Amino acid sequence: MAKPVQIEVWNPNGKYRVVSTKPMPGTRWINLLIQQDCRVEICTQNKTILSVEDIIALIGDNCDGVIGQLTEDWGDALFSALSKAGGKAFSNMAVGYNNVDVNAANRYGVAVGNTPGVLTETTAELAATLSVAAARRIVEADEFMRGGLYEGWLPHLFVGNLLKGQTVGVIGAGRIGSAYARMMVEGFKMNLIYYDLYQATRLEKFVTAYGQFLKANGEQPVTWKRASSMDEVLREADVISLHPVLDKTTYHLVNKESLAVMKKEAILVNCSRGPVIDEVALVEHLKANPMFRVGLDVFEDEPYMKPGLADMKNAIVVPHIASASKWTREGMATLAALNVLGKIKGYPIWSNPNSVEAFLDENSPPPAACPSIVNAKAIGLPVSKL
Ligand SMILES: NC(=O)C1=CN([C@@H]2O[C@H](COP(=O)(O)OP(=O)(O)OC[C@H]3O[C@@H](n4cnc5c(N)ncnc54)[C@H](O)[C@@H]3O)[C@@H](O)[C@H]2O)C=CC1
Ligand SMILES: O=C(O)C(=O)CO
Repeated sequence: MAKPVQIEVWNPNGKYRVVSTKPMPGTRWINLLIQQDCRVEICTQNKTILSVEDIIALIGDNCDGVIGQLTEDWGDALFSALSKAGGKAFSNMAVGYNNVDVNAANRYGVAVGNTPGVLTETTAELAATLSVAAARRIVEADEFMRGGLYEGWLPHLFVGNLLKGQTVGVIGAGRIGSAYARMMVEGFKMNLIYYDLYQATRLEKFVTAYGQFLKANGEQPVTWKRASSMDEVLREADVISLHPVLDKTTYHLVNKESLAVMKKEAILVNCSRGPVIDEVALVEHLKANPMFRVGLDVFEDEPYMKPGLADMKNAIVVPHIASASKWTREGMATLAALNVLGKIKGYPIWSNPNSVEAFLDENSPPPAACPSIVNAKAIGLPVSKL
């Protein structure tokens, strides 16, 4: 028998019971659910990662939909419990859904939502921040100051890398990878090399146009290249940022062999998912190559780091905060709630999940559609004509 879990209840007489496994930022998401006759139950248990058992207890016997988190293991056990409770809607409050077994959801006819678009720029900004912080050794220098070690300006003190004119490499040039590439190209006048399964046409056009602009103004133009393999990016780039989805094809994409291909003074940034890098191999590489630097937002076994990583001066580590801006986190909560609400109300699916602005406008009611359901086709949900 699962233990009871602490909850906070909004609109107790609402017709539809929607559970959120965590308190989420903002109130718009709660208000939108209440306005549409939902009773909202928010888990307030003081436990960062809920177990499958905790979530089964939250779902109970009667539940229309759940908003969950990327730390939770949404597989057969949870979709079966949700389906038994009458639920047909689940949404991650995240764009990545590698924690969700979508095939299991399909078996139970449960819609699986995610939150694309609203976190693109915020996440890219953190990747850019880590890139610059690693290039200019910001964390080491900050520790040095606070440690009372600064005795005056010196020619060799914390010398780092100049980004201008160097090459930025992007692995996975989707929404976030492309936004990051634009920031690095436009902000620091870096040349771009990228690897993706698909051509990033808009990104290529942007770099071409910016290169022409620079040339017309008497400056060195920036260039772009679509690599035919990931290794080509690793060999040529000075700063490499990882932005693919995590799946079987990207697990340990960066490993001992691929690290060996990279320049000795390269910078590697990961704001995608931890297991994209073989973290044990990375620690060994950092030890053997003190001029190689990394900026990591995600880790292979979150919340843990592999032994030795925390001791490395050439590593900057932050706790999975890439999407953590107020506007973005409130928007993620809104999109996740609207995914669940939309399925409960029988709304169709928004036709372009890359363009979700209409759902985020605080001054007008959201469209009668689910913003982003990843298994819409598999479970036969119609597409909105709005
Ligand atoms: N650290 C954080 O807080 C955050 C992490 N993320 C992660 O970033 C990922 C990407 O998000 P978006 O850009 O919105 O997704 P997206 O779907 O727009 O982009 C992913 C790109 O990866 C490419 N890709 C897939 N397999 C590949 C492979 N084997 N090699 C090279 N490229 C490959 C795809 O073709 C696609 O262009 C999410 O799935 C999530 O895991 C997203 C937001 C915040
Ligand atoms: O959205 C995601 O995939 C995250 O990792 C958190 O923003």
